[in-house]
Amino acid sequence: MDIIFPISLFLLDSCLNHLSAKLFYKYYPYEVLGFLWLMSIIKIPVLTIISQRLKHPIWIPSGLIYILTLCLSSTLYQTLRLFYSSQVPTIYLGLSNSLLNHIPPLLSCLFWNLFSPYVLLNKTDEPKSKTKEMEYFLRLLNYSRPDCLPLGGAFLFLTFALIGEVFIPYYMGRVIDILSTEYKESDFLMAMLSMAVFSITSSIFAGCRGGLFMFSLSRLTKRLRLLLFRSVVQQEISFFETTKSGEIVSRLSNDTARVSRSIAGNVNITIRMLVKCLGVYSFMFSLSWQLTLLTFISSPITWIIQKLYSSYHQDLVQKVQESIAKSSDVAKEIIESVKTVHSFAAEEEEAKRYEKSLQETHELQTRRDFVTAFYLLATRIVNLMTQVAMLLYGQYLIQSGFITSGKMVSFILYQMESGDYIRTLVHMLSEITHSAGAAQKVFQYMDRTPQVSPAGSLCPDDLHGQIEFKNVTFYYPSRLDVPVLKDISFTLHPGRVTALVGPSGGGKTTCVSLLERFYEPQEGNILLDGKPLNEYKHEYLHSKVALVAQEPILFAGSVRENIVYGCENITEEQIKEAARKAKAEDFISGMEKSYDSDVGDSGAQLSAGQKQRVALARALARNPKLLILDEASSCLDADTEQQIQQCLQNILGLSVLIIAHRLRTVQKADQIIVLKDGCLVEHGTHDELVKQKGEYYGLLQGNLLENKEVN
Ligand SMILES: Nc1ncnc2c1ncn2[C@@H]1O[C@H](COP(=O)(O)OP(=O)(O)OP(=O)(O)O)[C@@H](O)[C@H]1O
Repeated sequence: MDIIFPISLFLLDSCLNHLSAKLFYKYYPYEVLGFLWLMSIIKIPVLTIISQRLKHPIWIPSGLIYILTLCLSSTLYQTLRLFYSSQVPTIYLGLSNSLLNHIPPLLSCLFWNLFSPYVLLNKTDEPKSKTKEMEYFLRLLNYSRPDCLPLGGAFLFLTFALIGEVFIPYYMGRVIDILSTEYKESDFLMAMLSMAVFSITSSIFAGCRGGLFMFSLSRLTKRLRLLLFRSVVQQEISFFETTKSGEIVSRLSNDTARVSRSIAGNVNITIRMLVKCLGVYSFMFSLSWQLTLLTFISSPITWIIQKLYSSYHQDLVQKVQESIAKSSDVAKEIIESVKTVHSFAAEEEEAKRYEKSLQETHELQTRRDFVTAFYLLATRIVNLMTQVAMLLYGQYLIQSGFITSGKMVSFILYQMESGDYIRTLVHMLSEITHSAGAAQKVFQYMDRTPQVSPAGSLCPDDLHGQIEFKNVTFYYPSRLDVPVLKDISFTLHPGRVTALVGPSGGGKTTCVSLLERFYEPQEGNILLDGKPLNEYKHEYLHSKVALVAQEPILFAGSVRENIVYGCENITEEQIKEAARKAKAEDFISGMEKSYDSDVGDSGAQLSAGQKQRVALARALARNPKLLILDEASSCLDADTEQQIQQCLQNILGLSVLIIAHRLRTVQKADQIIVLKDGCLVEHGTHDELVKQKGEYYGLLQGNLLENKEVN
């Protein structure tokens, strides 16, 4: 516009020149002014519409204030010039001013948009991310409320320490001045004493500050970790199937630490640096304003270098951490499955896999170190150049008597510190931005509501334990297109044994998962004594419905700890009774420390059959109404299995749901349910189903049920 306008006005002006010279000569200045105002007023709406309609790079400013400044400032300037100094406005001067007016705002917008932390964080979503950051920050402050006393104390000590620290270089300069001019012992001793007092007191205060900040930081980290952990363990099972465990662990360990640092650590350092900067610069100004102005030249350069470095470096640090976590995951996986690795002679292959992940980390670390080296070089060069310029000019000031050499030394000390402070400040700004990102991740998990309906409050004293599957249809959340159970209905009667059989993948374990409320059916209902499962209290339901899985998970600890797991008020007699029923008593008593013997990591010191028996004792210890045995006796010999079954049948009112592939396990069941491809295809007793010669009979024939004992 500013190019098209001058050309057209130049032509218009040439045409009008003759006329205006004759007719409006005495009004000429006002005529030109009128043109300029007219042009400005036309430009305002045109630029506003264009800036709203057109897509433009982010660094081109488009706000109304910018447009008003751009259009009116030059004309206003010409108007004032005419009234105060009677200088005649010219169209060309007005237009060239208009063009020049673009430069400062454009440069400043370019600068802020490139280096502002908020824009760097999210260029398209600036206002939103700013409010989010503020929200996270306020929320973190809220979590820090229990630590307000140590934090308040830390800030108090911070102030005292700062006051002491900024005085030290000043007194160093004083000492040099006293030594280089006429020596007065009293002055010298006074200066030395002041320096010593400031040094010692500021060190003590700094120590107290650091200690209190660290104390609050570790308490906040602990609080955040616990809150996050509570929220994570309450999530539904499908959350853990779709989220990598490494990611959850990383949020618990790295992100929480980073987030708490943003409050206690970063805020502490930022305030310290800000106050120090103010203190140091005011001392520098009082010593020599000329030298201070000179050092200001290097400040924006230091700022830009630090800004660029921080954003690159932080990203790389993040990537390095992720890569280290990944290679640890690989190592963990290999070590955990070392038996499989040995049995397939895959040691070399696994070493290569680990090497590949290490190489990735190494490359990232090299890149990170290269960026650091480049940054150090750049800052050293800028520092050196500033110091050379300062010393050259300082020498001139000393020789001209504007400043003493002691003051010059103080000034150099302050200047060296100020560079560090600016770099730390910029680093902290980007660190705070990054911790906002970590906070977002932490709060995302913390605020997540589990995708299963919340548990109810029912906990009746008298429970019969009748379970009813009523037209249940179910899809796994990760595979919503394939139904795993299709319109299933059956009943588990109290005190009776039911067996679920069928080909692999038929949906047996899925039925168990629904009974345990790991998932919820999309259609139909599962009722316990006529009430939907979700109406029962969480703890109550899991004490009445106990599960023993095929590969039960035991925790590192003693046998006793594993049996009482999750049950608080359980007596020694109940523990022993449960172990007796599970036929585990003999082998437990034979162990070195009996019930106090360690089972090893995940029960590694026990055999598969022993693990199954401890798991069965754990389930029986809570006195359940429904016991689910999902291939829970697959590792036991026939005799032990027989004895356990006998024992379970003698427990009054206990319903048992058995999933097994062995005929001897299921054939004595009161009812056998055959599931195939998610459908209930048959049910009845062993004899009835054999007579029917249907699916169950087919399973026996096809050896899908180990039918060594079938006649
Ligand atoms: N977590 C899951 N996410 C998605 N699909 C699953 C999940 N678990 C099981 N499935 C699928 O659901 C179907 C039924 O699996 P389920 O484990 O219930 O069968 P099963 O009858 O117990 O088999 P098996 O006798 O081999 O233990 C299978 O096709 C399986 O692939």
